[in-house]
Amino acid sequence: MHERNPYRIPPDFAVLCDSYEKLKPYIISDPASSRTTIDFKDEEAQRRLTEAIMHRDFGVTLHIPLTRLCPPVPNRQIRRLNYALWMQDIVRAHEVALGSQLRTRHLNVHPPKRDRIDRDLSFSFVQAGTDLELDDESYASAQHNVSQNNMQSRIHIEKASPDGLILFPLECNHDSFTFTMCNPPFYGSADEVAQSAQEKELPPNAVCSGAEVEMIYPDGGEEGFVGKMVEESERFQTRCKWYTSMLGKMSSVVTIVGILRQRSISNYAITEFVQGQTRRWAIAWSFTDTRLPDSLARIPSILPKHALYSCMPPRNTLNQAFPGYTIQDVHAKLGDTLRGVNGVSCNEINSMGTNSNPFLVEAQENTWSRSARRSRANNNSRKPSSALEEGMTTTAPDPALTCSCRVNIDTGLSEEDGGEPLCAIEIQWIYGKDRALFESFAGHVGRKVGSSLRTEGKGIVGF
Ligand SMILES: C[S@@+](CC[C@H](N)C(=O)[O-])C[C@H]1O[C@@H](n2cnc3c(N)ncnc32)[C@H](O)[C@@H]1O
Repeated sequence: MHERNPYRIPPDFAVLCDSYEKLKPYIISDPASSRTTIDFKDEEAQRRLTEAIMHRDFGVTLHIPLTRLCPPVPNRQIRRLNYALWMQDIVRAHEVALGSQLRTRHLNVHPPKRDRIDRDLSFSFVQAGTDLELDDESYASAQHNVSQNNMQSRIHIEKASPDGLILFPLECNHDSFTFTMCNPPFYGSADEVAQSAQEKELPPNAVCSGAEVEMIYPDGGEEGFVGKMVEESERFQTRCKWYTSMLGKMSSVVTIVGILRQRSISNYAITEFVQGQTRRWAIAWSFTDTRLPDSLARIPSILPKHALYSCMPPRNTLNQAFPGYTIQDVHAKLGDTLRGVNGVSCNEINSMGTNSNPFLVEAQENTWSRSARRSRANNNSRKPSSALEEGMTTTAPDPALTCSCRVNIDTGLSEEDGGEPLCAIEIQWIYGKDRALFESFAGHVGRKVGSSLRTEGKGIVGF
């Protein structure tokens, strides 16, 4: 569960009643745990519980129609919150460590304009959202909930059409979106819904009151729905920074990654939400050159024999360990190495409380490889370019590569190395189109730092 999810400890229903009277009649005692609970098969009780949580913890007054989906609290509610927290991490990626240095550049996290999210969950990262709805009853209910909470200036509900684009607000709107979130209809047919219920995908004590339109997308279930989003996103490109969806089946993750790869969309992220026995996944993809850390883009615990291992996106976080050296030793050599790379800008960022200050590095081109150095030497012996001769001013383009480099104690590498804490350089790709440029830079830095330290005769592991 996400570390910021407040429902890591399940809410006490008896206490919840104090702030939401309407829940009181549904409270029963659970002889097994001697705690209070509700009858999860009672659809009214489920709705009161969801309303109570939304009221107490999010300050929202909700009405959930009996005929429409009510996420059984706390399980699905927790998962949705995990999804929203992952989304928040993606939007804020790199901000925490590198802060204002990055905001002035291409990663500027200007206030998002019209993001889709059911509710901002008291997070300041969503300023306004657009929610899409196909079904008349759900649409009316969503409108009602928005207006009774006086949120019309922040949340827009738009009516979708079954024959239209899923991402149609991107077509009609000139604003750019920071992200989309989606909980797609999971199933392809009523038979699939029945089969899934039989296989006890739904816990025996929970009811699922979803209408057909909520559960079924006849054109391929969730794979079809999210596959269509991928296809549509290709048309809108960077109009939205991150396209995302939740997925209910592991096989759908494999299918959607296949569709992304087929379309050469290599900038994507996968996460997993585990809640009790149930696993769900979410996928995000982008046409921007912003690169996410592996901690957000890859499922961390996944082993090579896992079915999803080959679906993971390529690594954007590279580590190289320097056993036996102190953080101070390696940090000093790293700083010297980075400052010594011709044509690369390097700023040490003061970030209190971390292992060592990160360096923010920007490069316009490859100046470090042997061939780049050879070609620079040849050019230096030629005449200056005519633009420079004539004194023309040029504006600096965005760097081709932005990354951060820092020294950490790497516990992951240390386990492989027999349990001793290892001092490691972590090179984090932040921005750029060219993976080969990033990998070549990381390799160069690792080799240089290694050769500076090698005189001390200790080993190096990684990259
Ligand atoms: C699983 S429900 C999720 C409902 C709600 N967003 C949630 O997370 O509880 C799937 C939703 O997708 C909507 N939907 C189905 N087809 C759609 C389409 N083509 N465009 C937009 N929404 C659609 C359904 O009406 C339903 O509300």
